[in-house]
This record gives sequence, C-alpha cells and structure tokens, in this order.
Amino acid sequence: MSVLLVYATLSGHTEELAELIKDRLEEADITVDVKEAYEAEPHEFASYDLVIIGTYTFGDGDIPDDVIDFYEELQQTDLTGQLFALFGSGDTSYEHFAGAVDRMDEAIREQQGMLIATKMKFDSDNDIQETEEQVDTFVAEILDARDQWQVHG
Ligand SMILES: Cc1cc2nc3c(=O)[nH]c(=O)nc-3n(C[C@H](O)[C@H](O)[C@H](O)COP(=O)(O)O)c2cc1C
Repeated sequence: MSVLLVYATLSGHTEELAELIKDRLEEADITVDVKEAYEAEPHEFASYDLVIIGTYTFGDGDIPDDVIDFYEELQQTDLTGQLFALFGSGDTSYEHFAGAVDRMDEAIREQQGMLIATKMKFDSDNDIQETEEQVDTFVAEILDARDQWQVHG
C-alpha cells in the first residue's frame, strides 16, 4: 500500500502536520512519498492507493498562490476511483477557516474523486497536544478505511 502526501506551507504549520501524519502512517508500515504542491502532478495520483493533500489558506479562504497550478491541473484530471484524504492549517479568526481545504474538497468531488476520511482543519493557535490528538484521529480514520484502499489499490 502506498500513499502520496502532497502539501503546501508558508510558515511551516502544514509541513509540521505533514511530517506527523507521515510518521504515524509509517509506524503502521505504510510507504509514504511526500511532495510539495509545486512539484506534484495530479497525473501521478493513479500510481498510489491513497493521496493525502494538505494546504494552508490564504487571501479570503482561498487556495494559496503556490498551490494554484496544482489545483487547476487537478480540476482538469479525471479522478474516478481515486481515494483522497484532506487536511489543512488555518486560523479560526478568519471568516473562512481553512477555506482552501473546502475548495480542494469541492474540486476532488467534481472530478469524481472520493474522500475516505473526514477532512481535518487545524487551527494554527492549537498547542502541540491538541494538534497531535487531531492527527491521531485523522490517521486512525485513514487506517480504518484500509479495506477500501485494498479494493482500489
Ligand atoms: C494574508 C493571509 C491571509 C489568510 N487567510 C486565511 C483565511 O482566509 N482562512 C484561514 O483559515 N487562515 C488564513 N490565513 C492563516 C494561515 O492559513 C495560517 O496561518 C496557516 O496556519 C498557515 O499555514 P503554514 O504555516 O503551513 O503556512 C491567512 C494568512 C495570511 C498571512
């Protein structure tokens, strides 16, 4: 079973989350390839059982500039049968908390991709304990859905 984890970060929160998620998955003997969004290509998704995408949010709940090319390409890719999990770092003081995660969710659904876990939004104000608890919940849901990966993998 193999996972592609694509992330984008500006100040490091999403990168930290990506590392925690990767570590937890590797502890469960899952191979994880990590790429930043600017170097990832949606046409590679089909080589993986699961694609995890993590993004921060910029502007007014928007996809950040360094994710735009990846996002637009994803919007033009047939994602039928492809499995995803989504997470992102944001700040609850903004009107659209982690809005880029919702934009990504919409794009994946429009292209017939499927989310296997509840999308996870992390508040950058959270302390490490709260963050680790959320990561554990997110990864547990992904691991619980492993049967679905095997069907598709
Ligand atoms: C100009 C600007 C706009 C932002 N807009 C939003 C927003 O609309 N919603 C949100 O949840 N966070 C927003 N943020 C907060 C970042 O998404 C948040 O700090 C996040 O943790 C950054 O992740 P990173 O450390 O991986 O770069 C904004 C930050 C900046 C600097």
